[in-house]
Amino acid sequence: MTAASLPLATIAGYPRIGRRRELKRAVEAFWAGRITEEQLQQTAAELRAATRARLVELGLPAEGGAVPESFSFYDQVLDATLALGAIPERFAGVTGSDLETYFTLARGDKAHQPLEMTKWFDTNYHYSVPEISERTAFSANPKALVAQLGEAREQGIEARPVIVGPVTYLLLAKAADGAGEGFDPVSRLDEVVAVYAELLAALAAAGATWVQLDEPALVSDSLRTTREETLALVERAYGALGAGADRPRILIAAPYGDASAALARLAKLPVEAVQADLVRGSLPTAELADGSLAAAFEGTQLVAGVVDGRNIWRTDLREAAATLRSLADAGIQTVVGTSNNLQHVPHDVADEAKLDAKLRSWLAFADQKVEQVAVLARGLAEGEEAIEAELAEVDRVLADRDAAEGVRVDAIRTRAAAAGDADRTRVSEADRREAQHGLNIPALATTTIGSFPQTAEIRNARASFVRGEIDEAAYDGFLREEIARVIALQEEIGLDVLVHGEAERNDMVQYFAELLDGFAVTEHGWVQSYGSRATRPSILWGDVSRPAPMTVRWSAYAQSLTERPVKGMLTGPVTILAWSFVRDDQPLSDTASQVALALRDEIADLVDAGISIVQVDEPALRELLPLDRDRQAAYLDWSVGAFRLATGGAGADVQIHTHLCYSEFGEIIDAVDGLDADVTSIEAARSRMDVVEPLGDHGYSRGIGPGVYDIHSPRVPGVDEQTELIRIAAARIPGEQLWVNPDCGLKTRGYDETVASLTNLVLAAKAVRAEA
Ligand code: MET
Ligand SMILES: [Zn+2]
Repeated sequence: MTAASLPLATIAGYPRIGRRRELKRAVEAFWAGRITEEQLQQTAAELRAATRARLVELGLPAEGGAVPESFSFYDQVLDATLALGAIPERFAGVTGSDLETYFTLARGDKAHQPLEMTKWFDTNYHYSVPEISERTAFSANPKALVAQLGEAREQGIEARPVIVGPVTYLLLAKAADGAGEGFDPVSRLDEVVAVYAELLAALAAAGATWVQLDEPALVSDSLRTTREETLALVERAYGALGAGADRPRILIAAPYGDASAALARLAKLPVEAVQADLVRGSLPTAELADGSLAAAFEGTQLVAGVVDGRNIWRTDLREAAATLRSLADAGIQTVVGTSNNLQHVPHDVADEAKLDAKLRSWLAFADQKVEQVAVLARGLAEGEEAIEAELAEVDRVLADRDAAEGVRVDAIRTRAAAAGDADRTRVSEADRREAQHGLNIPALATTTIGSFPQTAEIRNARASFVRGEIDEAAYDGFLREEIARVIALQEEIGLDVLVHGEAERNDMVQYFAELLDGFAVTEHGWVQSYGSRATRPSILWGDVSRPAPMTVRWSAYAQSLTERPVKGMLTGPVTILAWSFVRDDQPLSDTASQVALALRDEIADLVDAGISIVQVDEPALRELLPLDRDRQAAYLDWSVGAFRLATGGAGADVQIHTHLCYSEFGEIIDAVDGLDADVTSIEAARSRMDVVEPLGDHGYSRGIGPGVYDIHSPRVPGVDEQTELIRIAAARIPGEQLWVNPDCGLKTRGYDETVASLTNLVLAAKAVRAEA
C-alpha cells in the first residue's frame, strides 16, 4: 500500500445506463438473442471508456483513484453476489458464462424464479436480493473488477473500483429457502470479509490504488440491526479488511443519510478515507468544534458529500464551500464529493434542448454535478477567491430561481395555508358505509387495480400523436375505442367494479405532471429503476395547480358505457412527489399539500361527472419512509395528511379506494389505517396472503383487497389457486369487507393471460361466495 492520497475531487459513482440508454438496448438485444455476448461486452466496454473520458473532461483527475469504476450490467448488489461467488444453491444447475449466470439470477429462466427485487434504501432503485444460507459457498471472483481496472489503465486513467461493502451486502441479503430456522446471513460476516480481502488483494495485484466500499447500512434504522450494531459489524469487518497487507487504499462510503454519529469511529478504522453524505446527513458539530473529529481523522481523508446526488438542482456552491472550509480549517484532510452515487440522476442537462431555458439554468444533472465538484475542489485548493466567478454565478442563478414567476404563486399558497383538519376529515366510517349502500357492491366484490395491458397499438398511437402524425381528434377517438373495448371485456368477464384501463397514460406520474402547472418533463432524463428499466421523473419546480380537469373525460366516458360503477383513477400526492424530482426550496409537506389540493379538485369534478368510486394510488407511501427512525413520525404525519387532504372533500356516498402495491406494511399499518380510505388493495398473492393475519390482529375494519393474482409474471393462476387464496383471506376478514382483485395493475401483461386470469378470479370469487 504505497499509493498517494485521494485527489481533491471525486464522485461516489456515475450513471451507467448511457446518455441514450445504450446499455438498455444492448442488454435487451442480448437477451433476445440479437447480439452475442461478445458484442454486448464490446458495447459495455465502449460505454465505460466514454464515461471515464467524460469524467476527466469534466474535471476529475485521471490519477489517484478519483474516477469511480461503477459500471453495472444490471445491479450493483448482483455484481457483488457474483464477485463473492455467492450463487444461491437453487441455481446450482445453471451453466454458461459468468454473464449468462448473472442474468439468470437477475431474470430467472424456465426452471428458476429470479432473485427477488426490492427497493434500495429510500430510493426508487431496485436491487436483486442475495440469498444466503449456512451452506452458501463463497469464493472470490475478481475477474470483472480486474478487467475494468485494466481497461481504465489502458486509457491512462487510474480508476477506483466501487463495490457494495460486506456489512451492507449481508444486511440486504435474505436467508435462502432451506436455511435453518432463525439463520441470519450476517452470521457469515467473517467468511465474507475474508473473500472481500481476496478481492482486494486481486485488485491490488492488478494495480488498483483505491477501492470504494459502499456501506449505506450505516445510515438506516430499517434493517435487522440497530445502528449501533451495524456500526459494530462495520468495525469488525474493516478492522479485519484493513489489516490485510496486500490491498488498495480503502474508502468507506456512508451515503443516503446521516452518519454523523458514526463518523469519528469510522475514521479510526484502518481505512484511508471515509465518505459522508452531507446533504441528507450532517457533520457532528460538537466533535468538529472540540477538535475530536479532526483527531479521529488524523491520517484519514474525509470525502465530504456536499453535492446532492439525488436531486437535479444546482448546488448552492457558496454554502458548500463554507462547509468545506470549516472542515479544512479544523485540520481535516478534505476531499470534495457527492452525497451518493449519481446513478439516481440523469446524465446531462445539455441534452434537454426543449426545456425552458430559465428552468434549465437552475438544473444540474450528473455531468453538471461533476463540474460543481471540480469547482469546489479548486476552491478548496486555491481559496474561495479563485472560484469567486463561479460562486457569483450560482448566487445569481439561485436568486433568479427564487424570484421566478411560477415558483411562488400567492393564490396557491393562500389556499394551501388555509387547509385545516376539517378539510382532511370525512364523516365517520359507519356513516360512509351507510351512505355507500346505494352502490350495491356485493360481498367479495371483484375489481382490478386500474391499468389494462398497454399494447403495442396503444404505444404506437401515443407515439404517432406525440410526433404529430395523428391529430388530437384521431388520438382521442382511438382512446375512446380502447376504453369501450376494455369496459365491454370487463362486463363479459363479470367483474363488479370496472376501470377505464388507463390507456391514455404513458406513466402513472408523468401523465399528471404533464397536466399540472409547476411541473416540467424532460426528453432524455432517464434514471435506472432496475435492470434494463429506466424511468423519466418529471421536475416539480414551482407551485402546483390544476389548470383543467385531467381524467374526467375518460372516466365519464367509461361510466357512460355501463351500468356498473367505474372507478375514477388518480395517482396520490406522495407517489407523485416520490417519483418526480421535487423542489428543494421548501419542505416536502408544503409541496404535497399543493398536489393534494389539485387532486381534491379533480375528485370533485369526477363526482360531478357521475363517478362514485375514486381510487387514489399511493404505492410510494412506504418508499419515502425516512431511514432515520427519528424522522418517521413526522413523515407519516404529513404524507397521510396529504392523502386525506386530497380525498377529504369527497361526500359520504363517494367510496375512496387506495392501492399500495407492496404487502410488507406491518411498519406502517397505523398510517394505512390513518389514510381513512374506504377500501385498500395490496399485493398478497406471492406471500400467500401473509398480510391477512396482521390485519385481522389489528382489527382492521375497512375494505381490503389482498391480491389473489400475481401480475409480475405471465403465468395464469387457476380457479382453484385463487379460490384457495380467497378462502385464506375470508377466514380472517368478513366478506363485506373483503375485495377480490389482482396484486397490481395489468399494464405490463398481455391480453391472453389477463383475460384468462381475470376470468378465473371471478369464478373463484363466486365459488367462495357460494360457500358462505
Ligand atoms: C404501481 S401501482 C399501479 C396502479 C395503477 N392504477 C395501475 O393499475 O397501473
Ligand atoms: Zn401496484
